[in-house]
Amino acid sequence: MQKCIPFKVNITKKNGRVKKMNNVLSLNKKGFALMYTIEPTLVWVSVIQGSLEALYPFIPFYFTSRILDLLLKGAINNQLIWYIVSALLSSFFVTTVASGLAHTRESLIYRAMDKKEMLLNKKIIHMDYQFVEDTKVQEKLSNIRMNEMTGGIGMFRLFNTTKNFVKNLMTVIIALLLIIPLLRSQSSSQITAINMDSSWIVALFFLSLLVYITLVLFLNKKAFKKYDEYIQGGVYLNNLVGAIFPILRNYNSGKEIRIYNQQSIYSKLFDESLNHSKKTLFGINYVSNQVAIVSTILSYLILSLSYVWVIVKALNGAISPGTVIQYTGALSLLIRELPSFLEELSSLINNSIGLQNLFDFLEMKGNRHEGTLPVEKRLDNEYTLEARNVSFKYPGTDEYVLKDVNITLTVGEKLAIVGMNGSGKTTFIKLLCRLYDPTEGEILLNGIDIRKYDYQEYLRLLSVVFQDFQLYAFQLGENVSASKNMEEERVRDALQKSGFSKRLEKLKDDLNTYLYKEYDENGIEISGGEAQKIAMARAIYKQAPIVILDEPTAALDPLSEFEMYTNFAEVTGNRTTIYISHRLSSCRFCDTIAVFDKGKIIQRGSHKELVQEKDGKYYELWQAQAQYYMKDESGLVQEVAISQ
Ligand SMILES: Nc1ncnc2c1ncn2[C@@H]1O[C@H](COP(=O)(O)OP(=O)(O)OP(=O)(O)O)[C@@H](O)[C@H]1O
Repeated sequence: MQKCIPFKVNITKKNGRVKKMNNVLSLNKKGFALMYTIEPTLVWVSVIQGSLEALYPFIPFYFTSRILDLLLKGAINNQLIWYIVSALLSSFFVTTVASGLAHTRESLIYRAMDKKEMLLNKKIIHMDYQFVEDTKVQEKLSNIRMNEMTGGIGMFRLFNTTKNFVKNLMTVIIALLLIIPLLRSQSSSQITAINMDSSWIVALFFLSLLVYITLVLFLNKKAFKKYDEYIQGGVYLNNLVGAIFPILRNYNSGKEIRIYNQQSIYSKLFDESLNHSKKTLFGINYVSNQVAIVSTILSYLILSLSYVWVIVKALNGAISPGTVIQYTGALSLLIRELPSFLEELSSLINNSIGLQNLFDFLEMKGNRHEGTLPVEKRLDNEYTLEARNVSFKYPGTDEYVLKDVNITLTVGEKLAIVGMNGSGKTTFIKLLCRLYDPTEGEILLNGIDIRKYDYQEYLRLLSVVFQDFQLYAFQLGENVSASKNMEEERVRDALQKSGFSKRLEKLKDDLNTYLYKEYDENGIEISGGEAQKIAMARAIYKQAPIVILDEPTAALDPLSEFEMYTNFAEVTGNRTTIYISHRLSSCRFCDTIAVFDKGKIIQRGSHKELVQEKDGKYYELWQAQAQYYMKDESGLVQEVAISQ
């Protein structure tokens, strides 16, 4: 029984190795296919340039050996002239074309890198939002970038090394083809005790090559393992520094960095990062040098023995004096290029780690795009939204952020959501937008689970202003229309409704004014409240039948806020509206108010009804704020100054 154990282990190990090799092959195949899709010309140029560069050093050996043999025979004839002309012309042709292709290849690599970067960016834009928020996904992306930047691993390596791989492979093939006659040649005499034609000598030659190949591959693998350890060690640091750099460059954060004297935190982090990369580069150089030294010593040893073999064969009369040049040339090229070939081969094998990361990322599948049902286009905007027994936990967490939420929004209804910080209000909005799907329960649009609808069509129903909305360094009109082709009148109308028209009048470039200064030095800086008005205008411009506003007045001054409430009915019209606010006085004009508490809806009703429930949460919240409000003559509730 005991004897069987090592046998079993071996089988598993062997299977594991075979599987790993298959994986390496399939990843490289996928990598080359992607390279061909991204930039097919680069593949062809690499193959042609590599083949020509391989051919180039053989031309003089091949022709010189023939020319020398003819000269030794005293044959000054047409064939001799033909060899000389061919040697010169072919060298000229190969060098010219290869160096021309070298420039083309360089620019093609830049283009391919740009296209690959676009591919990653497109993936980020289109992937499920939950992946964008997932730190593991961010780490994968950072890994891809770090691999490329530090060690040129991933597609970058394929783009760069394909030419060299082809060159080295072709060199080995041509060299082997050129030494075949040497292996088959027979001596007419024997000047040494050893028979130089014996198949043992040939076997010994190939055996030493095999040992050499195995050793170099093994050392390369070891070197790569070390290299990977260094990379993995740096991923966390790279993520941190990657997240911090944009903050440092952003002049807005410059204020806090100075006020709170945060420079020392960043300096420490930069020192750590520099130390790590110094250690990484030193470690990588150290192992690479070890490989280079061992393979050089071995290659010169084999080469010296090969020279002895060829010379003795020539002295034995097995080969002509001229072909000594061909054989020694071919052998020295074979042995000189073998380590490079093996290094390229190992680098392709090791590159599979980079490719694995890349394809894991590119092939990440979400479920957002599975729905195919078209959303019914209704001019009357008869869309009813219903959350039925909705519970939700963020991926990778154990705690329910929402629990058994049940609510129906009828057509044209204005729903306000209120509740303490962290009670799940924004999360509920994220579910309505399908940025996440409920862990349990379902959200229905006109009675059908929203997951069944075509996602893009479903999104067309929603206009959302998030609490942490973003504006971009594009033109004002582009920001509002979220497009390069804006409808000017609609943009103006939306800006007027959101309260931005007075500021617009002062803008020199009108709707073409750039926000911020990243793209245009004449770009304008906008205040928090102005930004909120533009974000609001973007939601109005979309004219979607369902409007969701998460704290839309948080940054507005009292007058702008008042203006916004006055325009609220006009802005939202007969659209179904969800409105989140901490300012309860602003929720009174909504038909229904839902009170969220620890992920549950604990109260629901109109403002009038809820303030009657004296032991309810809404009453408690209202009381806490009521001291800041009073009714004016018209009965409207207004904010008042607090007197000490
Ligand atoms: N991406 C996330 N991953 C894990 N937990 C999250 C994530 N986003 C939010 N949470 C947690 O979910 C809970 C609810 O957050 P949510 O933003 O929905 O609250 P909220 O009611 O909108 O709060 P506020 O009034 O402060 O805006 C919080 O405890 C928050 O920490």
